Amino acid sequence: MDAYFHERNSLIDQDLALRRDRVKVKTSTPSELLADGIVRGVRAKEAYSVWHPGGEPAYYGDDNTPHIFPGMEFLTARDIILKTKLFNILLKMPKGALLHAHLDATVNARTLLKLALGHPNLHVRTSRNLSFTNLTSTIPEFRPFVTSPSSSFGLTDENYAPGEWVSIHRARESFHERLGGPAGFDKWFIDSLMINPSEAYEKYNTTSKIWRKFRSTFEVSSELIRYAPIFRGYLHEFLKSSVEDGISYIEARINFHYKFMFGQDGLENIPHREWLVALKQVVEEFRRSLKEQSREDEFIGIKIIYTTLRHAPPEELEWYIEDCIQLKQEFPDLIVGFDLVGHEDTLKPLIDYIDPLTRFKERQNELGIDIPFVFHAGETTGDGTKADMNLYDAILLGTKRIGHGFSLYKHPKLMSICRERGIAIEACPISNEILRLTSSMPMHPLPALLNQGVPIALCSDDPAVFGNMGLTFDYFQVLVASETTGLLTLGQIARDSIQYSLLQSAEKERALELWERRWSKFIETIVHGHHNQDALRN
Ligand SMILES: O=c1[nH]cnc2c1ncn2[C@@H]1O[C@H](CO)[C@@H](O)[C@H]1O
Repeated sequence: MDAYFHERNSLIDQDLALRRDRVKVKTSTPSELLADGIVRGVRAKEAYSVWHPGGEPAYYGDDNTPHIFPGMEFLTARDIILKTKLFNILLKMPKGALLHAHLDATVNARTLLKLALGHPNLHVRTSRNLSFTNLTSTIPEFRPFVTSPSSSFGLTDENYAPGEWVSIHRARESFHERLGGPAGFDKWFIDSLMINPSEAYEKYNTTSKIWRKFRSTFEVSSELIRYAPIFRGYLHEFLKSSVEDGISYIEARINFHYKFMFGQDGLENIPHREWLVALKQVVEEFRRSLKEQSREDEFIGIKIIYTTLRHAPPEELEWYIEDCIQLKQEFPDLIVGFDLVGHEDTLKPLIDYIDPLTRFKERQNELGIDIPFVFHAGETTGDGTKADMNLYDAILLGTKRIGHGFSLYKHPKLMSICRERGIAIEACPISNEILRLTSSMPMHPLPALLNQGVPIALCSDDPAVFGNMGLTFDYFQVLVASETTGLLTLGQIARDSIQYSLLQSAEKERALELWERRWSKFIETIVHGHHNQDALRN
């Protein structure tokens, strides 16, 4: 038997040898190994006490809740997750960098509502008068006006003429009691910005169906955020909530598809450069407030990946490329990448843009600037489809990282290229599940990538839409869905998020150093917390 076990261990070792957390495990401190063991213990216990279908329903009293298991559908599991010990441990983990998030979906919808209500110039309209039957299928449109063109009727009034603007306060206060009054307005507002479980898992339970609802959330949010006074407050909230979750550095994708933002005067005339000026100011204020609390080491900064939509005709892309170059020249430290976004299964593949993208590289060489590609690719269940083939083009075009790379695990050669060239995957597990690429975490291909040694950064993608604010939820879902993955794996993923960021080397070194310090402290709290509990029990 000894010989058998020897052979077994050796086979396991060989199979898992490529994993990036393996290397680290060999140099782990005793505290790290202990903390990893403690966390595995908590996971095993809660797999039974919280999730086991035959176990005592510790946190849910409803036997009809579908599919109770660790890594189950996030939107149904969210309330259960919040109460677990495991989640509360992870809340305190230093997360490193958030490398994949679309700015217009990063602030909690209720907070955005508060921001919106703070600006009485904001007006709202709908394409029909709201009623009980059409409420969920009608989305609000927003626009600021200095002189109110206000309709004399509210949105739910039978005399409301569709398309007329109503000030946001009036719309809220006059919201018909039958539709819930002002609280009903708030709910309608928030519902228009989020995907709920019945939408994801029943009404729109396929990728193409849920993308319809997903797209409509951006129609609403982009109008609110494209109002300069809201934009500032919004950015502040994004930074604040990220740092609270233990994220110390962000590379956000800003969608520059719209050429102008609305100003305080209600005119749509604020160009992209002023968006970045505002961003810089908000960041400075935020840094100052952290410094006052002696917390400046918790925040390295935020940089921007320039994005536009992948439906523009290739000629139109030229405008955005020139715009991106100009912004890079004016804000060299802020603009760190370029990407094309939108539903890959239905919009244009990268190959359609091969001309402008190649010229973009040439222009950068001529000008002596560097704006790396950080492409979305392979966010699909397809194999050999246009969206899947984006992986080949992203790599050939020299992408620094891959956004999603959901279908990458089907391509052995591409995986080894990613491993060897250090092309990290920005994995967005909760996003993938809600957008129906996978029905649950145990079916997500992430373990295949980890086992192949592909560098991974976990990302939240569109947390305001999915409700996975911060990174704790994504870390949680990954941790409960694989026995191989442990706390040390999560640590390696967090470390890699900084390693594969687009920070310059000195900045990166400092970020890594600060992270390691916080990580050691985090490990000590787990170990001590555990000792204390033992002491209490004895
Ligand atoms: O997961 C995603 N894949 C591709 N595009 C996305 C994803 N999430 C958001 N967007 C796109 O980004 C824009 C907002 O900045 C939206 O147009 C949305 O479609």
